[in-house]
Amino acid sequence: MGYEKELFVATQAVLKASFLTLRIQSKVIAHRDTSTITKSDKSPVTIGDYAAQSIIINAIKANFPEDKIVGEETSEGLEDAFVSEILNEIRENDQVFENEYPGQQASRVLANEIFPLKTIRDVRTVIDFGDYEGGDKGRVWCLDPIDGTKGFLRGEQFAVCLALIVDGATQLGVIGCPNLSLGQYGGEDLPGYERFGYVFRAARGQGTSFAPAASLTTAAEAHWTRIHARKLDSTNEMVSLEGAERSHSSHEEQSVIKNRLGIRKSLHLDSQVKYCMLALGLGDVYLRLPVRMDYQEKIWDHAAGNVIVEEAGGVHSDSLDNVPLNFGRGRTLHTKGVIASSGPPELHRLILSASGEVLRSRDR
Ligand SMILES: Nc1ncnc2c1ncn2[C@@H]1O[C@H](COP(=O)(O)O)[C@@H](OP(=O)(O)O)[C@H]1O
Ligand SMILES: [Mg+2]
Ligand SMILES: [Mg+2]
Ligand SMILES: [Mg+2]
Repeated sequence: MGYEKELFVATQAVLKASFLTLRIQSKVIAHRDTSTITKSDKSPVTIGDYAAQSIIINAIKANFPEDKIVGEETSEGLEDAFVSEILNEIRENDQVFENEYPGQQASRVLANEIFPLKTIRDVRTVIDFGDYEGGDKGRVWCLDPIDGTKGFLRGEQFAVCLALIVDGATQLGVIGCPNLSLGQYGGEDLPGYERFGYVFRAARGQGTSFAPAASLTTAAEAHWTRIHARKLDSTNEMVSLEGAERSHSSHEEQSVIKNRLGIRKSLHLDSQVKYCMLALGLGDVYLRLPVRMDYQEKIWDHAAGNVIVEEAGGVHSDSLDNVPLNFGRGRTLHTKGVIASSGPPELHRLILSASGEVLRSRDR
């Protein structure tokens, strides 16, 4: 084994952030809430993203003060009034969580005297611990506090994603999927998932597992179920997994690839929930072809999914050259697009030869 403490802290932090984000999602849907900001790249960010980033980074710093963190969000440009709202959400969540799950384990590992989360200043400091530039040296946590923010705002799928990268290679991945039900996608749900979905996790050499989030508030180790990607003999039995947003991947070209491979069934889902579906065997190939060749994928959009897919027996690469993703080159991947599949490597190669050809024909 190994990384027991890291897995425990990461799981409890993701769990609490999952609880918070699902509560905020229901508020957003009910009131069409206005606490959404448009960032300079035109993408949305909500109070939920900042609150989740605060909770998770605080937990990391309270337990592993020397570790570096690459987090998606920054407090730059936020007004004090907004940061105060973030703090209120965190406090309210603490109370509701404690009321619903008295004596749960999470709170004890999420903060300490050196890293409290009590003032506006604490919140800013903690959010901005996520500003590390990344690289291939040492221990770097990689955090996407709400992945699939657009799905989150539509009331659909989103994920809370945390990975540990050591010397440039992903070692741990934990993904909270607070709004996920498997029945909706041809799977069978585990008892107790209704409260706030599932948590998936993987560590190198230890496989991939999942558990209903609510079960982890009591006995952290008791409820994990091992999962595996499907083993198929040909691509035409595969179910494709694609994003819901047409601006994030090239749906038209993905359709061309699916036709070539004989794939007839597709699921469109926001966020790294796609990696979890692949690990569960409810989908077999995640296609993410770049809309524009100059787009650099962010490491926090794929790091946790990388371990979860590979430890479930799947294969993960770029979409152009079939090379492994390199998480040690800064805050972005330097390759083009992403494809994950249930494997084996021969079928992955077949998928990649189709996608490589489609992408290369763009320039002609
Ligand atoms: N032009 C683009 N191409 C690819 N990915 C993009 C993109 N613009 C934004 N994204 C990323 O797509 C992620 C969501 O992926 P998906 O479409 O699979 O749900 C976003 O994560 P956030 O929601 O965390 O910002 C964002 O980082
Ligand atoms: Mg974003
Ligand atoms: Mg993201
Ligand atoms: Mg995000």
